[in-house]
Amino acid sequence: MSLTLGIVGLPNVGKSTLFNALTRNEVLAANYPFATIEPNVGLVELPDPRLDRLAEIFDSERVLPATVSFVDIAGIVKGASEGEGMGNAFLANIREADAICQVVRAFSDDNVIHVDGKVDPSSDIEVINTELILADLQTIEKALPRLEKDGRKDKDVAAQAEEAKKAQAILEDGRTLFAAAKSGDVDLALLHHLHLMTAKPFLYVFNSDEDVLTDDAKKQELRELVAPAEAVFLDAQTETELLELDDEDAAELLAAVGQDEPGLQTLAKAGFDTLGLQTYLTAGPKEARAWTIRKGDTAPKAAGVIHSDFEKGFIKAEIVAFDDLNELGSMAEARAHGKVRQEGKDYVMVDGDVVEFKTGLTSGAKR
Ligand SMILES: Nc1ncnc2c1ncn2[C@@H]1O[C@H](COP(=O)(O)OP(=O)(O)OP(=O)(O)O)[C@@H](O)[C@H]1O
Ligand SMILES: [Mg+2]
Repeated sequence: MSLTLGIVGLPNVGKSTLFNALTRNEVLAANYPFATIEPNVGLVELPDPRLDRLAEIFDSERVLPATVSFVDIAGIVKGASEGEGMGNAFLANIREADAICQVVRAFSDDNVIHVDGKVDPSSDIEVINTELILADLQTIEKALPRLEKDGRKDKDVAAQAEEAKKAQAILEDGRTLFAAAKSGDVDLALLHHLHLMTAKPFLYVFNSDEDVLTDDAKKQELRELVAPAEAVFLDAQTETELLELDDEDAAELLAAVGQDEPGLQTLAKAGFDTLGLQTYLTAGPKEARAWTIRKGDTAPKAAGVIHSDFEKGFIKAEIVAFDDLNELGSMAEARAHGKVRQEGKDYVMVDGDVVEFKTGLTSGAKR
């Protein structure tokens, strides 16, 4: 599943620094046989310690985690929706992204110029959001006359027109549709056809320095500023340095800036979640592997991620929860304790499911 987060933000806030750290990771992740990667896409592994345990239980030769991809998008400046800076070109790129990852400068370093003269996350976020909101307003204004006209003959279109007007009022109020939908003020399903940018899921990365990373009150304040969107705090420059170090030195450097895991890993998890994705696990002598599906996917859909024939030929899924398998230590023990379940085509996948599919076409997904 190739869903991507588009990285946006003001110029000179550390997008490239973050992105370079992300793409450096791509080299590490190069053992992905099916990952055809565009040059401007950064792949980050989704850390999952459960895979190492599965590899131990099944004596797997290798471990294949899921990945999250980020696309670098040009910096946005005030007036971008009117054609300033990269202007409308960036809008097309953002439209293609499945979620928006906004990088916000929270580090203070007088040597690094801020386009608006001072470090002020709240005002920076407002600049970016305003441009996205203005672009969405343009889209709605263009679409409304047609929606209203067609709505006179078609009840479904009339509902879309009604929702578009609601969205217009929300945007004019300076709110994003993503935030409004979270509080139940607008139904995004009825707006889907308009490809609005502020309707995409948002994630905020505060590019911080040590002072911010170790200041819980400050972080809480920034978190509240962007809620209900998720916030990730990292130091993009430190992240780049981490990639050069061995585990021990890396842990030491992280601890020095008050972090307990690399920011790129935190970002990968938050990005995955923001995209509405989850994983399920398979394991065998060849590999222990995490497969990416959407939250809410059924068992046949999940099987289809391994091979489209598995979805068509789906018969059943044999599933054991990772926690049970972990505790009991082997499939045989899990079976003996009645922990291995047979699930049918309506089963909705749960995070941590360890799965073997039975299909009518081939003998399933044991790898
Ligand atoms: N956490 C940080 N602490 C200190 N300096 C940083 C940090 N992150 C990035 N920088 C510095 O900020 C400057 C701008 O970073 P970068 O080029 O990544 O920004 P950008 O958002 O990609 O800018 P542009 O939109 O112009 O491409 C660089 O000199 C970089 O080293
Ligand atoms: Mg850059």
